[in-house]
Order: sequence, then structure tokens, then C-alpha cells
Amino acid sequence: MSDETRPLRTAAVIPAAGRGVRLGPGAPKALRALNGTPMLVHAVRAMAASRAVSLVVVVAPADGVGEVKRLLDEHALPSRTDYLVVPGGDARQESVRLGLEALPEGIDIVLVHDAARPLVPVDTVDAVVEAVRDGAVAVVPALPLADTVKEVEPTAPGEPEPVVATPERARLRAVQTPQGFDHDTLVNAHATIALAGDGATDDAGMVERLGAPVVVVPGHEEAFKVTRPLDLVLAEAVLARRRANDGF
Ligand SMILES: Nc1ccn([C@@H]2O[C@H](COP(=O)(O)OP(=O)(O)OP(=O)(O)O)[C@@H](O)[C@H]2O)c(=O)n1
Ligand SMILES: C[C@](O)(CO)[C@H](O)COP(=O)(O)O
Repeated sequence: MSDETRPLRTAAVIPAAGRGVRLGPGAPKALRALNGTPMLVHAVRAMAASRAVSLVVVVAPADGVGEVKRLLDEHALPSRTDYLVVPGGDARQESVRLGLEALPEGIDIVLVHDAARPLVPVDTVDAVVEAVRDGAVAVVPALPLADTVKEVEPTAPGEPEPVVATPERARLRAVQTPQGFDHDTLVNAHATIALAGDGATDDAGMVERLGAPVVVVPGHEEAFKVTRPLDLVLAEAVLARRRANDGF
């Protein structure tokens, strides 16, 4: 098969090496259970649910690689999906870079998906992949905001913060994952931007800093990030609703 006719190969990198400080004391966030199953396993299954994804690279807490491998061996994935587990770094972007370095040759499209977004529906994953296949180099799923957003001048804790500006809400989007990329574009962004210490909070932000275009596709309410304790309550409720809808 010539390079032009070969089907594009998609891998998902799942950064899962965070501690989950905002969730409170306990195991690393990705290993905490939702309906009895570790959050990370939900996230891996969500990526593997897409027929486009043939490889999942999980970036585990550095001291938890063995445990994560065992968990993934225990929880069956579709046979078409391979997985690798590699140790993560001190910051999210470092963990993503370590995941990218573990990718084999021949990957064309990379999804980067937070383990902390365990419930993203497969339709959202497929919409991101589709947009990259259609020619976008960087794609983010996102939702309009419900709250008005203020830009403030940060002050000492306890001091009121002066408002600097109120951005026009209709033009703002809350960005989720998986974010989808042309492989070489993302690797280039991590090589040039992350090393410069630029504090981008997502991977698409790093691609933007390269000057490359990023586009938005519709996100999904169930792709929310489990960050604080109340998010666990919401995640359990979403899973209960899915079980009720599936009739078991
Ligand atoms: N050093 C890090 C930090 C974060 N992450 C991952 O990046 C995703 C998004 O990060 P976040 O929700 O902030 O997770 P934590 O860093 O664990 O949360 P906190 O900031 O509350 O500690 C998570 O899946 C997390 O595991 C990672 O792989 N490596
Ligand atoms: C990547 C991300 O989920 C997009 O909204 C978000 O920026 C991660 O932020 P965090 O503070 O590292 O959870």
C-alpha cells in the first residue's frame, strides 16, 4: 500500500499522572473509583470505544505504572485496541510529552484526553477525529459558557479583586478533551513551546502559540472534568442515568 492510500492511524494519549489535589486526600485522581471502576479505566474505554483509535498510551503516576498496567489487564478492552503505560512528569504538559515520545512510527493523528474526563461520549471522540481527517491540524471540543466571565487583577488571598474586563460571552467557549491533532504538528508544539516554559493549560494552546490554526467542534456536557468533590457526585449520577437508560 502506498503512503497516500494507507488508512490514517490514530492513537490516544491519556495523561493520568496528576495527584488530584483539588479532589482532596486519597489515591491519585485517575485511580479513584466511579461506580466501582477506576476513573482511568472509564477514560481508556471511552477512547477505545472509537473504531478510529487503535492505540492508547496511558501516562501513569511515576510510582503507579505497575498498578495501572495491572488494572488495564484486568479490565478488557476491544481486541482492536493496543495499549502502553509510561510514567508521567510533574506537570500535565510534561506528561503529554512523555506520552508522545512513546508513540510508535506510523501514527498520523493523536488525541490527547484527560483521564479526568472519564465520561466523554464516543460521538464526541469521533467528531474530533473526523475533523482532523478532514484536514484540520488541531481540533478542540468545546461548549458555550453558562456564566458571565470577568477578567480580574489578582490580589492577595482575602482581598477583593478589581475587575479589569468582561469578555463578550457569546465568543467564549469552555474547552474539553479529547483534543485532536496532526501528529507532527503536536510533536513540534511540544518540542518548541513546552521547553520554553510557556504556561499553556491545554495542548491546543501550544499549537496556537506556533501560529497554527485551531478549530472548535461541539463538545458534550458529559465530557466535564472531574476536578472537585462535587464532580464525583455528578459523574456517579451520569453513570446511574446511563445504566437506567440501558435497562440494567
Ligand atoms: N503532572 C501531571 C498533572 C496532571 N496530569 C493529568 O492531566 C489531566 C488534567 O489535569 P487535572 O484535572 O488538573 O488533574 P490533577 O493535576 O490530578 O488535579 P489537581 O490540579 O487538582 O491536582 C488529568 O487527567 C491528570 O491526571 C498528568 O498526567 N500529569
Ligand atoms: C486540558 C483541559 O482539560 C482543557 O480544558 C484543561 O486545561 C486542563 O486543566 P487542568 O487544570 O490541568 O485540569
